[in-house]
Amino acid sequence: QRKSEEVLFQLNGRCIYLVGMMGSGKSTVGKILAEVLGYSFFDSDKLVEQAVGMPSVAQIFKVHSEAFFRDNESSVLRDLSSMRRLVVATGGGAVIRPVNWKNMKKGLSVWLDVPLEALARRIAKVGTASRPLLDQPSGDPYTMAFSKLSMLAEQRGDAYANADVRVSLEEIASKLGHDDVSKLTPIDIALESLHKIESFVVEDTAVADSQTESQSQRMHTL
Ligand SMILES: Nc1ncnc2c1ncn2[C@@H]1O[C@H](COP(=O)(O)OP(=O)(O)OP(=O)(O)O)[C@@H](O)[C@H]1O
Ligand SMILES: O=C(O)C1=C[C@@H](O)[C@@H](O)[C@H](O)C1
Ligand SMILES: [Mg+2]
Repeated sequence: QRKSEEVLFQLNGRCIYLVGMMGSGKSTVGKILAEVLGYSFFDSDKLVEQAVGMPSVAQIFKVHSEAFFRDNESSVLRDLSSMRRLVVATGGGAVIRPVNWKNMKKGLSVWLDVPLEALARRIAKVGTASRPLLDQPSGDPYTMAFSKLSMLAEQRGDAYANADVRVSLEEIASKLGHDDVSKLTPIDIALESLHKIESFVVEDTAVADSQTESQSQRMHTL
């Protein structure tokens, strides 16, 4: 809470977009960030479900198509980008479209970087029915989730790295002296996110100030 008060001032109402693979904790960490910052929380997958009038992303994929879902996801992100004081958990695949980045760059983006093994463990625990790109009728849930996530990660290359801030669970675990990222709580991750957001915003403001300063010096010379 204390950390969030310092960050809040620097943010000046800018929205926060959480990006990351399925299961990386965008919804879980996003809700904590929204609560401590006094921001509203939105899950873009849920907003797409509402916009389309269907109860699940899985059904949208099945009845329509992935492309239809992606178009609606882009519209939702465009609409959110004109608002302020929001924490948005984006869909795991939102990073593949440049137009989504154009909109997310109006706020501040945070990549939750979680090792694939940890993602597969989390997803195997809750099942894949709500995640159509991972859903598999048979096979060991961990192995199936791991192999599909690896394929997606490879296809997406460094799309997640476009984010302004990277929150690496491996880095936090090593800082806190844990040998495994599964020891980290959502609060540990939210706190590190606030630290990283603060560093980014302070630096960003300093760059903007120095640009304004040199511009006004040039005007003065003219
Ligand atoms: N730090 C954590 N430690 C252990 N489990 C976690 C942690 N954070 C989230 N989880 C669990 O992992 C699962 C995925 O988390 P969450 O739904 O927040 O991810 P997500 O990034 O929003 O996923 P999706 O892109 O599929 O919506 C949930 O069951 C959640 O309870
Ligand atoms: O990584 C992805 O492509 C997806 C992630 C989910 O959040 C949903 O947006 C959907 O299941 C697709
Ligand atoms: Mg989510």
